[in-house]
This record gives sequence, structure tokens and C-alpha cells, in this order.
Amino acid sequence: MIKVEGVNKQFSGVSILRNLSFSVPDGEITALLGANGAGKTTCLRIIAGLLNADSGKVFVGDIDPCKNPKGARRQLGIVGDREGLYERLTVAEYLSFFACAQGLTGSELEFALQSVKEELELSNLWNRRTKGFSQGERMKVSLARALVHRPSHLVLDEPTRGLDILAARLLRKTLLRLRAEGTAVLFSSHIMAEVLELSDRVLVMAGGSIVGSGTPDELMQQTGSASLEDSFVELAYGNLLEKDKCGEPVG
Ligand SMILES: Nc1ncnc2c1ncn2[C@@H]1O[C@H](COP(=O)(O)OP(=O)(O)OP(=O)(O)O)[C@@H](O)[C@H]1O
Repeated sequence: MIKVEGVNKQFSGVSILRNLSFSVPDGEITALLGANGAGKTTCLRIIAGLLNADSGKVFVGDIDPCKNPKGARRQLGIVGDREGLYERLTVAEYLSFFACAQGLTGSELEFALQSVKEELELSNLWNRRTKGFSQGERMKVSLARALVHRPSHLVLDEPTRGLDILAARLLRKTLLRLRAEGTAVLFSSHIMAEVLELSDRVLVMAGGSIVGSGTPDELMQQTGSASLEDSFVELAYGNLLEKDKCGEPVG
């Protein structure tokens, strides 16, 4: 389970996350939704240990990434908003480097590399240097890096960004397999069809906190909406839309 407890974060004196709390259960896929700038990436970067919260706590399993970043990283796969590939390495060298950094060696390392190569259909890219890779190819390699050490928790920031239809399908299939194996999966997205297809639970962020959570059906019931998209708009922009209707300035 991933737990976020009372997390606050400011940038240049502006509050981005305010007493943010939620949990991501094992064996479930949880979607994190929010308007542009709502703080999703900031939240995911804090869980990944790439950014410190001003206050509050995060747990990956039992581990606090602030106290034990290496231990948390072993249990966590991250697909971030910046791919950060090492362009002079081939895909095989790059993934091998990351798997070794997570403590894999010998036959265990070989098995992990082969598994990820097959599952993510990376054969045609395997011995190519990543310099010049397309966005979709870069995303596939990032996903492979996140999965190569078989983490029990997975955090993905808009993972289908740049993927073509077949690659997006492959990603969805992979996430569903990981869920069945008990992995706790958290992903951010703006694509409602994808959220509906994949998520067990949805978290809606606005104003730096969670303003709605539940299954897609529960959110629709709570807001009296006919679709998940309408529920999201109601929860994430409801106050702004009300103000707009009253002729007050928005923003
Ligand atoms: N390092 C930083 N310095 C200053 N402001 C930042 C920094 N990182 C994020 N922000 C600001 O924090 C807010 C939340 O950004 P964040 O990237 O978390 O949003 P998001 O929900 O992921 O948005 P999107 O859907 O557009 O990707 C934005 O207003 C952003 O400009």
C-alpha cells in the first residue's frame, strides 16, 4: 500500500498541496485526476522520493522514502513526467544499469531483463542507443525501467502520453497483470476512457487536496452525474463554474 498522510508543499510561498491524504491499496489500480496544475506531478514526485514535502508523511509499504530512499526505491517503480534516458546507452545497457542498481545480479538479472524485453515487446529497440528515440519509444523504455526489478508499487505520471494505440494497449494489459499479482498501482491521467477501463478507484484533486474519491460509479452517484467526465468536472471545477454562472471573475 502507498499512503500519503497530511502532505503540504509550497513553491515560492504558493501552496500546491494542502493536507493531502489518500491511500493506494495493494492489488488495485488507482487513478489520480485533476486539472492542469492541480499538483498531481508534485504529489507523485514526493511519493517517488524525488521531492521533499514541507510536512506530512508518505509510506511505500512500510517504508518512509525520506528516511530510507534506497529501500523505498526497491519497492517502487516510477514512470515520471521526464524520461531522463541516458542517450549513449543502448536499451539493454540502460535497463541493466538500473536493474543492477536495484541489487539484481547474475541469472536473476538476466531473467529480469528477458522478461521485460518480452513483455514490453522491446526486441527491435534492445540494442539501439536511446538517443533520437521517439516519445513513445522513450516512454516504453521508461516503463521497462520502472518494471525491471519487479516492484510491489508502481507510480506513473500520464503513462500513455505519446504511445500509439498498440503500445497503449500493451501498457494497459501490463497494468492489469500487475494488479492481478497484487501490485499497488497509482497513475495520473486526463483521459477518461483510460481511467474508466483501468481504475478500481479514482481520486480527484483540486485546491491541493482530494475533493472526491471512490469507484467511477460511486463518483457518478455522489455528484448525480451521468458520466465520469461530468463527475470530474463537477468535483474539480464545481466552485469555478458556480462563480462563473454568477458572473464573478474566475481564476
Ligand atoms: N519546481 C517548481 N517550482 C515552482 N512551481 C512549481 C514547481 N513544480 C510545480 N510547480 C507548480 O505547482 C503547480 C502544480 O504543478 P504539477 O506539475 O504538480 O501539476 P499537475 O497536476 O501535474 O499538472 P498537469 O496536469 O498540467 O501535468 C503548478 O502551478 C506548477 O507551476
